[in-house]
Amino acid sequence: MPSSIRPLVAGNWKMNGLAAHLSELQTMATGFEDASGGAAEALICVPATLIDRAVKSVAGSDFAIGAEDCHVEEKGAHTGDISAEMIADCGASYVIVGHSERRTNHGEDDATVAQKAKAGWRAGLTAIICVGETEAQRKAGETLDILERQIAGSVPAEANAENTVVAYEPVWAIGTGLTPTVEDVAEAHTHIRSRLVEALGEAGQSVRILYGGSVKPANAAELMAVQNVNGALIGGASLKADDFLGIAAVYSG
Ligand SMILES: O=C[C@H](O)COP(=O)(O)O
Repeated sequence: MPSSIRPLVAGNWKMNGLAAHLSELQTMATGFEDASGGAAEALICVPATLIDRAVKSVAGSDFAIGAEDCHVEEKGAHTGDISAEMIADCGASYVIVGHSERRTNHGEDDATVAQKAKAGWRAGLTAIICVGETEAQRKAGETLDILERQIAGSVPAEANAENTVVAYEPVWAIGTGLTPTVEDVAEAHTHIRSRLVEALGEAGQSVRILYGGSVKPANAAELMAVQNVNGALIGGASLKADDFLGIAAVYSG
């Protein structure tokens, strides 16, 4: 991992958050630079209903706002869906694609995820492409094969450090309080790094690879210290400013 990679501390609010929750976001935006010692970038991905107001809430700070999904098309007869252009129009700069909850609950496959990443790029967004094995796949010893297949199918060939972030999220670690060992995280991230370099050439060296799955202030230091872990994708702990800033503090030195 080139040491020049700037870590990204990213939150994913999932289907949580009403307008009243924006005060928490403002606290995060105000406190992030101090908490991280200026050594990391910050992002919160919010439900579509909050994107516009979240962008306004953090105006004047370096705090980025993202969406949690997008449709592959720019516009059209897709009731209830939201295009990447609509997300960008609200002032967001990132979009998560291929989160395991989308893959499972909405049947999204690798090809769809790759199309969504390209849709995000089309609108000028950075795509956070999620990959990760299920508990059954891990128990069957298939983790590295699954990651290889997901990287090959979900990360388009034009990906680079500016337009793409990859997030490794073991499905069984999401929202469970369970985390892989640091050795397992190192093995998965090293594998993802080598697959990215194989697929993208030199560009694959500097694409950020986030770890996600039950990241909390108490375990963030050891997880974020693992080689090829370039930040975190945080679910539950991104809903509270104290927790989010507590995780950011691992970068303060
Ligand atoms: O996108 C975030 C992840 O699914 C992790 O969620 P969690 O931190 O609640 O386990």
